[in-house]
Amino acid sequence: MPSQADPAVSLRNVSLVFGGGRGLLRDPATVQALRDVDADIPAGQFVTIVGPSGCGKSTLLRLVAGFAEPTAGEVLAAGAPITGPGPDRGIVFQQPRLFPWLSVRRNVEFGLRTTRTPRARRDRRADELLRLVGLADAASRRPYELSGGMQQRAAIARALAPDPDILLMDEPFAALDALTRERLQEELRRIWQQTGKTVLFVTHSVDEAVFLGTRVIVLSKRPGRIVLDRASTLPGEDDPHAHQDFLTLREEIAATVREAAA
Ligand SMILES: Nc1ncnc2c1ncn2[C@@H]1O[C@H](COP(=O)(O)OP(=O)(O)OP(=O)(O)O)[C@@H](O)[C@H]1O
Repeated sequence: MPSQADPAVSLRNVSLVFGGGRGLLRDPATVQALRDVDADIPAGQFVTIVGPSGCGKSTLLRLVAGFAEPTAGEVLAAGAPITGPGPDRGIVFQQPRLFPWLSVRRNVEFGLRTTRTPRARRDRRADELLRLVGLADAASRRPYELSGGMQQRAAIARALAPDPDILLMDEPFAALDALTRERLQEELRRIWQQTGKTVLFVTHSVDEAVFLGTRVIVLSKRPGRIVLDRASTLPGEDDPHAHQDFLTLREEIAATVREAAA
């Protein structure tokens, strides 16, 4: 039975082998994506996950999303085994994946249509979230009328619509230009502070991982396992980028990722 004391997410000795099969059906072309990943993530943490390309970062998020099952070990949300996707977990991908024929408001409230929420309440919720992500003026526009950064804001609002406890983000800012990316990083930090969600955020950027995370996890090259799991408590300044603690931590994480990739 889940309780308040349970971590938002528990990864218990999680391993995943693609194309495993059993006995005579065993596929020779197996890929071990993850090995013995073990971590508890308390509610409200902002965890960033970095590591070499192909080390299993997206696979780890897919397990928590409920899109895949571990070959060994357990993945739990609030103490209960994850058996599939659920409204307690919202997802933001690298591409916004908005429905082009729907307005921004309709895209955001789409996730609530399967619930029994009345239309007026769904609209109110969508507008509230569009305000939160700074898109109040774009509610009636179509996705193709928005910049890439605005589309990604809409995708964040859509993921938040069912009020999930956990937000899973797979390189959500990787396709954006540098200035938009910085702006959205700051906005995401503010949104996280305002909503108190548990966030798991995959990125290739060490800078982004250290700036956003209250905890940074580094995975080794494939099969991914945790080689560093570090609190990232930066001074509560508006821009910690120039602060010595930020620079020291960024260098430590970058060195670990370089070693992990070797
Ligand atoms: N459905 C699948 N079937 C077989 N192999 C897969 C599948 N999904 C992922 N893989 C393999 O598992 C490994 C981990 O992939 P994953 O996408 O999780 O890595 P990643 O760290 O997110 O990569 P990147 O940083 O390049 O996005 C890779 O070798 C990939 O080719």
